Amino acid sequence: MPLIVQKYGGSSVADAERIINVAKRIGAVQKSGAAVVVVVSAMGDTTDELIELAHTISHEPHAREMDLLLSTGELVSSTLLTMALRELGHEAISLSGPQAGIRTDTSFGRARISRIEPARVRRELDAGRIVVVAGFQGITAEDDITTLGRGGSDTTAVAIAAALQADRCEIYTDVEGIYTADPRIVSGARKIDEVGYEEMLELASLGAKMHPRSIELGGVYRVPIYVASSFSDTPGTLIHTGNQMEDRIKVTGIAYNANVAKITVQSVPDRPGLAAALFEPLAEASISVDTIVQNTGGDKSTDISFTVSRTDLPAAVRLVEGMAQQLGAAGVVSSAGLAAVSIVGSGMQNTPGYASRMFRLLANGGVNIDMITTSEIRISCIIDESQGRDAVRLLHEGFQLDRS
Ligand SMILES: Nc1ncnc2c1ncn2[C@@H]1O[C@H](COP(=O)(O)OP(=O)(O)O)[C@@H](O)[C@H]1O
Ligand SMILES: N[C@@H](CC(=O)OP(=O)(O)O)C(=O)O
Repeated sequence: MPLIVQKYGGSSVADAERIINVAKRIGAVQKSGAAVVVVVSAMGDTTDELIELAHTISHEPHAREMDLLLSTGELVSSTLLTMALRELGHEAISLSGPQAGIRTDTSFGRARISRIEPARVRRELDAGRIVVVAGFQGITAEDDITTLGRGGSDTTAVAIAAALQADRCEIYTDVEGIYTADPRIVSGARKIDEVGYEEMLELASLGAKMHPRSIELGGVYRVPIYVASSFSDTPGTLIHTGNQMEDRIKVTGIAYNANVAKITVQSVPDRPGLAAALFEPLAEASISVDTIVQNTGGDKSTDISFTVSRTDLPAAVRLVEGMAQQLGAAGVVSSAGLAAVSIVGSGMQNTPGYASRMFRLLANGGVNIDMITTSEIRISCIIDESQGRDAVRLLHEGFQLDRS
């Protein structure tokens, strides 16, 4: 019997009507002869609302309490969906992340799954039940509830699919798959039929709305991931290791992330160990640093600029200010209103000209580039957020992604 793991995002279970719609879809899959595990996110904007509520009570909510609070969102949706399934006559049971055996490390707010003990899920499947698992959450060795970071239910789903050796993992959302750019920004964005893990990991890491760790796990455990709409039956996007790059000679997609902040440590005396001293405290605080630019002037001092997510900015500035003083820097400045716009495509590998074309397109659009980073299959520019959406549109048009 095939085993399918399905994940429904917050938009797909935003209200009772949608929950019932999702229950009908799941029931149909089981009727077709498959065993089904469902992973569900919190209803609509529940997680945002809980975060907001916590901040009205506490200036800096305690990390452990915050995770326990946020985990309630997925408990609400998973239990309601299970009730809807039962109402339709299906045998179904909901399990919290811990009940489903999802063990994590202790990084509250961005925990990583360390292992999955799927015995309970297997037992319920063997009993013929549909198993509904609360996404986005797990439990540490000390029995504390953790959450996996925003969008983390994708990772719950792929990790469970890997642990159960499921035939595939289906991610249902409010768009019909992965597009050449966010369809909310670019009206002419096209759906991509299939994409490799590597390209998708870049797209996701740079803002294309899937939890990057889910793609990483999918690649490592070779779980085919199918992204489609929960509102229609239109074919979606398959993320896998196929031979889909065969005749792709261009950019696959444009990614956009408006949650970018920049920190510059000014005029630090240049000596070995400087970057290590600066970035180690950030790593210890689990703050991930993206674009890094170091530029040494003639006077043996250097400026180091780097980006972090806007949400991490206050904590990062605090850590960096302490360290900058010790290192003898002239000062630390930061700005929050930035965005990253990236072109991604394995077709760019070993093909010169993409970077210059991207810079020309941005220049023609009057967009100033603050920082640039590249990998083999992507080029990212940090720009002012006020020009971000226009930049996405002009790159999408300039690289002719609206044409197949
Ligand atoms: N390249 C892309 N392809 C498809 N959707 C994208 C892309 N980039 C950004 N998105 C956005 O991601 C949204 C889906 O993510 P999200 O709102 O988190 O859904 P869910 O509630 O299902 O988890 C879409 O509505 C779309 O606007
Ligand atoms: N509810 C969590 C986890 C999640 O994955 O949500 P969604 O699938 O709706 O992006 C969040 O909002 O981050």
